[in-house]
Amino acid sequence: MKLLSAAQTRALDQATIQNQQISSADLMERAATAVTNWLLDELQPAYGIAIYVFCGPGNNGGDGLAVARQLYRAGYAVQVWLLKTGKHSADFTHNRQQLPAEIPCQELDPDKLPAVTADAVVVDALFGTGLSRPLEGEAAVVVKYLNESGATVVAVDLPSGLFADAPQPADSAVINAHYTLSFELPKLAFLLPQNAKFVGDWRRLPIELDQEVMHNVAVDNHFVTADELRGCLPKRPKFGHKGTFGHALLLAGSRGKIGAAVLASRACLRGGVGLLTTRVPAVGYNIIQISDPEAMCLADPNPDFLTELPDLQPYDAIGIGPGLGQHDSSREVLRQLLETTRVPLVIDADALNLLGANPDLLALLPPGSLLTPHPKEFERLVGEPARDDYHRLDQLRRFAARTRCYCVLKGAYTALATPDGPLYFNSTGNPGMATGGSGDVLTGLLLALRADKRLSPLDAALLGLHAHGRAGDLTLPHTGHAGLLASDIIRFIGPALEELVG
Ligand SMILES: NC(=O)C1=CN([C@@H]2O[C@H](COP(=O)(O)OP(=O)(O)OC[C@H]3O[C@@H](n4cnc5c(N)ncnc54)[C@H](O)[C@@H]3O)[C@@H](O)[C@H]2O)[C@@H](O)CC1
Ligand SMILES: Nc1ncnc2c1ncn2[C@@H]1O[C@H](COP(=O)(O)OP(=O)(O)O)[C@@H](O)[C@H]1O
Ligand SMILES: [K+]
Repeated sequence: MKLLSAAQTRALDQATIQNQQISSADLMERAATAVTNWLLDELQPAYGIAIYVFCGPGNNGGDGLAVARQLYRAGYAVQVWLLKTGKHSADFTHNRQQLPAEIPCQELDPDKLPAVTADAVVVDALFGTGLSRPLEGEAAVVVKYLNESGATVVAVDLPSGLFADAPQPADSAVINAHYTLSFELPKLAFLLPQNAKFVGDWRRLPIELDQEVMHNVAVDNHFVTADELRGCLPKRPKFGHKGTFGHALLLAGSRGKIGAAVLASRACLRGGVGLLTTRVPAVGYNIIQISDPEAMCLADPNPDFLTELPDLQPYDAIGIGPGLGQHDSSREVLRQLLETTRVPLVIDADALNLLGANPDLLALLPPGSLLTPHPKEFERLVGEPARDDYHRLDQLRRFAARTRCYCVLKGAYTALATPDGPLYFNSTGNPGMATGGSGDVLTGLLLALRADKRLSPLDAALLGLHAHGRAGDLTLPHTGHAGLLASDIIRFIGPALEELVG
């Protein structure tokens, strides 16, 4: 699913109006109907509850006016409040004229705002994608007032004051919505941690925008849905054998962190790899043999950390990093690996920290490698803290372009940057996965998919990120959020992958 800029959204609206031979007021009515239906079907406010619709001067306000009319017709006690300032759009004026006279409709006076109580529902239709600068004056006063009211706030299209795809000053006024109802597609702003308190729970309301134009528009950002990935994992052929699915090598673990190697190994096995060899320091040999009997184990001569690279000849993909530690000799193992490997790499955790601390190693990174940092590891990798989430995405995009690698930025809506530009945001996963070891599980799963020669690097990464989050979601009925362990995610990798098989 594409994430459109505000300008592309406007163009898509225009194309829809033209191609479907409807008026802009018809499209607005469609949008308003989608909002009203959501309110009635999902929010289900009790009859008699006060519903306040706050409208700005543009088409977002026009949506609000149409929603107010529809809610009134459905029997709700609605009142409409209008911003005093701003030039009214044509569709605002149209819907202002259509507003039944029985609905109280007044201009807002910042010195005498309506008494919005905590049990009320507020429909925020002040500003949407037409926002051209941060809110100030009257609009900012109203937004701050609504944020303090305690009412349930439902934002139409976008929380007012929030830019759809660009940062705003830290102290600017933005609606804190409980729900944001976005037309047709989500917006990039919804996927960034810094906007969580503005956006609340977001929903996508389809309004039948022109599919062909949407299909052809080129974008920088994608939101990857299950529908798009279903069928992308090739079925295992009837006469497939373990050689068909690749032999992976995992370099992981140090004293006290052999668990990371255990988790990554098991996730790799559950990810469908044909064969797995796990290389750990000698202290880990028995542990791996007992906990992951399906893996072959190669012990390093050093008891505590990795010091030697094994012969790489047998392997189709190599993973390095979980629990590795940052000893000088492990750094040299990483260096040798980067210098000699000819197969795809998955690089995580301490291997990333070593890359960050040693720019000479970074220069050796083979194109096509897959890196899986969380935000702190990413900061070490690029050597510069990000100003905000948008800047971090810029850094991510530039890093992938410069190194010709695939780089993940982990978190809710994990982003994947590709060498050729676009970012892909993952749609699965939950906060229960914010627990030690879930990153190790991701590394193992990605390693399995990179060892499968039938998959492109992009598909392997997208499928792995999706299945990892989906496996985490599948654990929830059994574990809840707090009780979710990384090993629970591993249990559900199989079912999560099965959903994606063609
Ligand atoms: N036909 C369409 O184009 C559709 C548009 N829709 C709605 O239209 C919205 C976009 O409408 P508009 O483009 O009219 O934009 P908005 O309604 O978001 O706001 C534009 C108006 O606000 C003013 N403005 C912008 N920033 C301001 C600021 N900081 N302080 C004060 N005034 C400010 C502008 O000068 C303009 O008058 C969408 O978010 C969506 O809600 C929906 O009805 C779906 C169909
Ligand atoms: N709030 C969240 N929502 C969805 N996924 C999450 C959330 N928090 C963490 N995750 C996922 O869990 C994993 C955590 O990885 P990482 O931070 O490396 O953990 P560790 O180093 O403990 O293994 C990542 O894949 C991340 O995307
Ligand atoms: K809004």
